[in-house]
Amino acid sequence: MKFSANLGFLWSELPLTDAIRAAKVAGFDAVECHWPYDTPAEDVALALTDTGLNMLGLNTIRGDLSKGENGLNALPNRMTEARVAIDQAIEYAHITGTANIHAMAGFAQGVEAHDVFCENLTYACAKAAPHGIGIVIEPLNHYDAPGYFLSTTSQAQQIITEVGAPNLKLMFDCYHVQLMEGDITNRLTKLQSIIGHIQFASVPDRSTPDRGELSYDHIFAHLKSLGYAAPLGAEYKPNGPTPPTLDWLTKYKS
Ligand SMILES: O=C(O)C(=O)[C@@H](O)CO
Ligand SMILES: [Mg+2]
Repeated sequence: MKFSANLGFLWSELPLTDAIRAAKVAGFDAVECHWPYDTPAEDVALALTDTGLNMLGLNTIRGDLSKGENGLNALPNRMTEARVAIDQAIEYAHITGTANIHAMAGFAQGVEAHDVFCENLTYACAKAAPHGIGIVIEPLNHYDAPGYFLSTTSQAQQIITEVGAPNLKLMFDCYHVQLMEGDITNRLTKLQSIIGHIQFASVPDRSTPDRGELSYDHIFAHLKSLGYAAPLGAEYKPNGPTPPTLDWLTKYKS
């Protein structure tokens, strides 16, 4: 199995460039991040070249943090800001060779939000495609993100079909999917053609994959049987330094 360190959570106390180097030393095959924009893209590109790691994903900005915003792309009347954020993410991804941009939907509900999200995704996909960059959308659970527009894989599937862009895919985060819908094994099988990236953490405490109500022995073996070979994103909260939490990595890499 191959694994990607999500540097939004792992080594999050380090500058992003140091975190990339730490992930390499620990044995990860790739990295991904949340919001890298405070670090110059050229510095991140250099750390990636030095380590030989690829950046698999980054997020569009959340918006006004003082108001608790969590993405702009499904917010009616915020299209101009949403598109500036998409352009910013594409430029950063282009410089760093990042594979996918997670277009964050935000807190919104209803038909208008759906339509705005689809329009912004159409824009993002068209602008990202010439650079070979993918756009992913990720259902978030209602415990951590109550009121978030995108909350289930079935809703994501409908949006992906409606937008109809070849570079629009699903970010399947096993942690969120288990909390909202369950049936992880069957969902991975059914949705494999639209999956752009997979993330994991224990459920319900979002910790290492060797605990909680999901068996990652089973899930990783199932992904292998499906022929899924891309790195899986370790997006769990280490609650302290990351290295002492990596027994699971040693186990699955050996
Ligand atoms: O929360 C998650 O899960 C993510 O993958 C983030 O990128 C979105 O906040
Ligand atoms: Mg996730």
